Amino acid sequence: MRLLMLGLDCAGKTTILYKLKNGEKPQSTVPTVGFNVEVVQFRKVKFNVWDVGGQDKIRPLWRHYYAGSQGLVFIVDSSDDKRIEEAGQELFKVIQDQDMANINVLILANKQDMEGALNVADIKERMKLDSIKDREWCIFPCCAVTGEGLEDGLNWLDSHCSEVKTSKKK
Ligand SMILES: Nc1nc2c(ncn2[C@@H]2O[C@H](COP(=O)(O)OP(=O)(O)OP(=O)(O)O)[C@@H](O)[C@H]2O)c(=O)[nH]1
Ligand SMILES: [Mg+2]
Repeated sequence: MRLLMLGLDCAGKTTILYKLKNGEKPQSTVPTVGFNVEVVQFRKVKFNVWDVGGQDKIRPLWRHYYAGSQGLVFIVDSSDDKRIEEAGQELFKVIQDQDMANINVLILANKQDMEGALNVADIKERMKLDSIKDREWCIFPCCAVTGEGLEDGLNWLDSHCSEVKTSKKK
């Protein structure tokens, strides 16, 4: 199953990818210029996870990765109070694209270990997630450093994204 992982720069996408892949937090990550792709085995499912750099200058490249994606994982830095609305706007731009119609979205409220991290209810409200009515979506709190919450997210993707694959019209 092909998953596309997006989010603002520094949200923790690459950290999450390698935590899922190796069970370890990478020693350090550099901002991604371009993308990383890894196969992540979760129970009986193989997820092909595409992690694309989120710096504003390279966000226009995101759309090149839309076609063929079966699920979207949108990572939010819960401690980045100032940019939570910007994260919401970017998410809406992505899901309004024709190529992402009907693609279900998992939002991960990452960096829950940070002091002052926003909780899921606050993020839901500030990103206006309740206005997403044309697809299934879900938000989970997580922490890429400990891995907490990541499994819940994969579980949700497993049960909500394969259906899209079979019912999606070309
Ligand atoms: N405390 C804490 N730090 C985190 C967490 N997840 C990621 N980080 C840190 O946040 C920084 C950015 O993480 P990256 O994974 O490189 O972020 P990214 O979303 O891939 O960023 P771009 O590649 O620029 O789009 C790194 O210093 C990570 O160690 C977390 O859950 N908690
Ligand atoms: Mg990255």
